[in-house]
Amino acid sequence: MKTTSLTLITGSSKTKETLSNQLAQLLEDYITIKSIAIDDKGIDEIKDDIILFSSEQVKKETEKIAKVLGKHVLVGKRTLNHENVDKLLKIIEGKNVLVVNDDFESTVELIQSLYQMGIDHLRFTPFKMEQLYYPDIEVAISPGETHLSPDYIKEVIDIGVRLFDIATILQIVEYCKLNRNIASLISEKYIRNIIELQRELLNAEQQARQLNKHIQNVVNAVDDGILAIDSYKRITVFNERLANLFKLHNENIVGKHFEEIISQQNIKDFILNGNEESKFFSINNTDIVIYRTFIKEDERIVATFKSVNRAFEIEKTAQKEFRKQGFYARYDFSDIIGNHHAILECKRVATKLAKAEHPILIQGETGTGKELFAHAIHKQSTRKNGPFLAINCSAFTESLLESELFGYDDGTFTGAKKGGKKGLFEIADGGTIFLDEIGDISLNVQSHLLRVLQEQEIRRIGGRKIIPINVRIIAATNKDIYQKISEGFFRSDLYYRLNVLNLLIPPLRLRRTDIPLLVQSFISKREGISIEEEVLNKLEKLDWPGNVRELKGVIDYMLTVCEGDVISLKDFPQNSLLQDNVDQNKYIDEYPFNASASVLEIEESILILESIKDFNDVGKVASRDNISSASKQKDRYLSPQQIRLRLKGLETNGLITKGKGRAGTKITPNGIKYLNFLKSNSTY
Ligand SMILES: Nc1ncnc2c1ncn2[C@@H]1O[C@H](COP(=O)(O)OP(=O)(O)OP(=O)(O)O)[C@@H](O)[C@H]1O
Repeated sequence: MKTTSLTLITGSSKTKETLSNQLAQLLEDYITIKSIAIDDKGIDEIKDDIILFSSEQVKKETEKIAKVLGKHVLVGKRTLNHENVDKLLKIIEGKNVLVVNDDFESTVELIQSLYQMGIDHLRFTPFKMEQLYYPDIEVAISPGETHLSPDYIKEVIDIGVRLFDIATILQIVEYCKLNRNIASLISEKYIRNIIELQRELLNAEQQARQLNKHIQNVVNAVDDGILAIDSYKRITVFNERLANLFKLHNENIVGKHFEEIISQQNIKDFILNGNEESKFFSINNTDIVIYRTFIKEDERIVATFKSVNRAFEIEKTAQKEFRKQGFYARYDFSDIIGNHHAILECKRVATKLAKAEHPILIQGETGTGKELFAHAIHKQSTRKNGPFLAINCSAFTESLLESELFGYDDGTFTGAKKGGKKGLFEIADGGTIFLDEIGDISLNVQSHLLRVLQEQEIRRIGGRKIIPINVRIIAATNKDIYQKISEGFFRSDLYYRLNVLNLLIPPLRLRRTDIPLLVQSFISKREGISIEEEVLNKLEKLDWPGNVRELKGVIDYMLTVCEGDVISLKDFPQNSLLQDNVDQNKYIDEYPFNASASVLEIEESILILESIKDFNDVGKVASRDNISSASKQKDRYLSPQQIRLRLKGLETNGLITKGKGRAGTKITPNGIKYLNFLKSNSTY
């Protein structure tokens, strides 16, 4: 028979539910338990044998509104629910953690009990209602009050309502004057849960220790030195190879402070704060390359120490392999001949683009050197030691191109190679892939390619496995992609993804001053040969629709047919396409756009120049509004704002002049020449 009755008083009903459950589980057979939450309803008097408050704060609040009449009144001591300890153990060591509870005192109490339980691998900051922002804190924990956590905190972990501790439970047992056997039964029940948890933790620790040992063995078997340090600069990995290099005994190094073990200042600086990926050092007379990686997720630094000879060997083997298969870049920027400011500008921009990791779209007419630029960009990039693969997309049928790019799995089609085949994206891993004539790929391959750009992963044709890839894409086209988009043949989303960085290579006829230089370089391959001035003059005047490739072809032809050491007019090919077909009205040798000008920019400029010319011809004012209305009629609407931007560029390049009021904007003779030229040119 139950002779004692207890009333539990809590703040919220959630706490009431959890704590009354705990009490019921342990004491229900011996005492009557009632519970009240002060949030729930108005109370004016509480009378019972035992009155148990969930916290000091709740006691104070209750005493303000009600008479508390109990034989025994006590405030329970609370502790973290053991079942939730593992949630805390999963947070990585050293992390700043906000501890959120409904009042400051209980927050501090919670932090104390966390420390008492041995959870000391985290840095706890107590939450204050009035403080809105906590710098450097991304994780919050809360005993059931997660809604109070500031909104910007990414991860909020509920560690559950705290339970009464064993001392509180034993105090109640004493008030009830239960016999000793019952008292020990209750405390046994209480600690059984803890023991179970301890067992689990012990198992987990044992497994972790075994895994650690295994990892240590693996790390020791590696031929390079390996070092890892945590955010406190404590060493977490230090393999035997590294110990040999520093002439140290491997035991007891793990756990020590990094600076205690490594004394060489330049190595310390590089590992802790270096910007480069790798650097050379000399350690005890051995030349070493240190590769450094920062692992953001667990704020660790990992460094590998390779002997210089080995590093070179590995690089050489990889390069040799790529070379054997033709997967390497053959040209660098010094192979791109030209002194014209437009080509120098292209080289300057391309050198900058090389350093970024984004895709690049190179546009320009056929034979202008787009592939040459792609090679040079790869060689100048951080991927220079990785493979470089070039593929001409227009040379394949749709299905063949797909299988070339993405590979296929065993049994995908009859005649497929056994074991499947790697696609070029897989082979190019860690390097660059150059997709020439991208404007010609089908919509189906376009959507496949878009996925690669978005997800950085591929799936072989007929395969299920997702294969992550790390490849930079450089695409090129000599087609008007914008036109293709408007006709629905090219996806605009793919265009924007590819065109993050763009390069526009000017045609040869817009940089004629480079022709003698190119000719010199092409003939220099044959020793002692020269070219007559007249031939050079003629070459300089041609329009070169096939650009440098065509020029190179003509020189190769002349070198073959020429008798003696001087190339003369009689060696000139009798090809009708190569006659002096230069229309002086269209002749233009200045290129008014820079290398990063998009085809869109050029197209808009043509449209604007054309409208200005039309207005000038009929004596109408070429105002921004008029040009804008004209663009609408041509189905290519440009706002007055867009027009203002383009007019500025056209004026700077001397293609228009701007006058005030009725004088309006006028196209200059150069502007007319330029307009004629661009209109007759297929790419634009
Ligand atoms: N600036 C240059 N200096 C030296 N050689 C050049 C230059 N530009 C182009 N070439 C040569 O012209 C030929 C064509 O160049 P490339 O293949 O890079 O042109 P492309 O723009 O990619 O052509 P396509 O659009 O037809 O694929 C190659 O033999 C290349 O070496």
